[in-house]
Amino acid sequence: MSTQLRLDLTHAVTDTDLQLLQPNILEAHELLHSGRGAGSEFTGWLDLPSSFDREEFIRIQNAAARIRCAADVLIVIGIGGSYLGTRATLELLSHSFHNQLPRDRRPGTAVYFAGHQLSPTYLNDLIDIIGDKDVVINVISKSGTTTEPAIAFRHLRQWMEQKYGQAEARRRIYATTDRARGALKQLADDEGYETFVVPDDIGGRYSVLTAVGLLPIAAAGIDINALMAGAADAMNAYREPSLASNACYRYAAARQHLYRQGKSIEVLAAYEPGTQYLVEWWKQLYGESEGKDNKGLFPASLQLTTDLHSMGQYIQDGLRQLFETVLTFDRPRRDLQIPRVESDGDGLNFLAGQSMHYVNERAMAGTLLAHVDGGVPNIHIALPEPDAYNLGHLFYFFEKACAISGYMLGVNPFDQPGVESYKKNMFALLGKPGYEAAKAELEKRLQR
Ligand SMILES: O=P(O)(O)OC[C@H]1O[C@](O)(CO)[C@@H](O)[C@@H]1O
Repeated sequence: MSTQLRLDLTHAVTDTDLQLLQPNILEAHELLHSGRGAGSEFTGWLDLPSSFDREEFIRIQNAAARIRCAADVLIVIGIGGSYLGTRATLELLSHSFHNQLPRDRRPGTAVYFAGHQLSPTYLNDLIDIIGDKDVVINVISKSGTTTEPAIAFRHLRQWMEQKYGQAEARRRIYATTDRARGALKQLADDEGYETFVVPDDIGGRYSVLTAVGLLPIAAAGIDINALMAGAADAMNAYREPSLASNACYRYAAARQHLYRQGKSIEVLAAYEPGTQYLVEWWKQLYGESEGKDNKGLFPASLQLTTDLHSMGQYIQDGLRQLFETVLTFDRPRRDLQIPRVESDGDGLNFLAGQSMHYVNERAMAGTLLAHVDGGVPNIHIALPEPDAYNLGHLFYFFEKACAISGYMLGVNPFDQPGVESYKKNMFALLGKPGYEAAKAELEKRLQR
């Protein structure tokens, strides 16, 4: 298969303006590929599509096959990069109602998520849903100490042990975590869970193509060979630092150009509801990578045409601090023809016989131009169809563009020091030993 991602910058930046950024691109490329850039110890994702551990890949496929046999439901416990790539893939590539389909009409296990917030209501409701089902858990945490998944896992592990007994529960729990260190690795070794690795040199938000994403994605019945093949083709397609030939770098450069023009928000807009979590994955990738040192585009999103009826007014007419990146697919996973009706009360018979995809595409084209006319520059990324190969390609495209963008911005695209602040305050307010002074100080501020 060959690369068919198309990037259109007609409504974002002129060729002349883009070319002015070629020296910055060269510099960012050199930082990334030489390993001399900030955070270079976390660039294992760069050649992952060719260097990934084949033995573990086979173990993933075998475990996924066992999960598909043994379980009606797989619960993926994780937060941020430990769940968003999986959810993005399942929502884009699976039937919109995958979990509700009868077992013989879906290619893999139903998948539910936990540990991505602290809601007791959600966890209680999830336990209601899985009550009479056969369940397998994949707990995913690189650090092993993230509060949200750790609390969910405490509950669900207890639930599994009550339902199956300790020995069978152990066989039904898979842990994806650090190769050698951390609380989850320790627990998995003590309990004898089968473990998979989050490589040392890959941060959470770049980890979808490791066991973090691959195990649950394969368990849901999605072709992970195709996903990796798409990523490998992207890796080969985006090697050269020339803006003329490298669409991934052109995207990074266009974003940087718009940022320098004063834009502060990039809105990723897509016209298929299955992209909702792909966009969430993208938001973590760009938000955690670029939003630091008081810099960075704010990554926002729109689900269209849905949000045209809620956010459309602002995008068209509000403060002009944003630009839009539109993601489309030439063909939908499924299409439908518009029926003719006798009465034609809604006046839509002129569309009878047209495909719904055609209407969606025309809505996209019209919206794009309206937004451009309203002062919102537009970047358009198009892919042939939502399948595993194209998604693997897109994951890699966004990851590499993000790293290059971060270096162009002058930040370390691979750390996330800002995330610690909320954790410190939360632990202090919860009374974690060692946080006594901070607790008193914070409580005084809350009483004011
Ligand atoms: O896999 P872990 O260590 O639980 O981390 C989950 C997420 O938390 C963060 O470390 C910070 O929020 C993210 O970067 C990461 O994706």
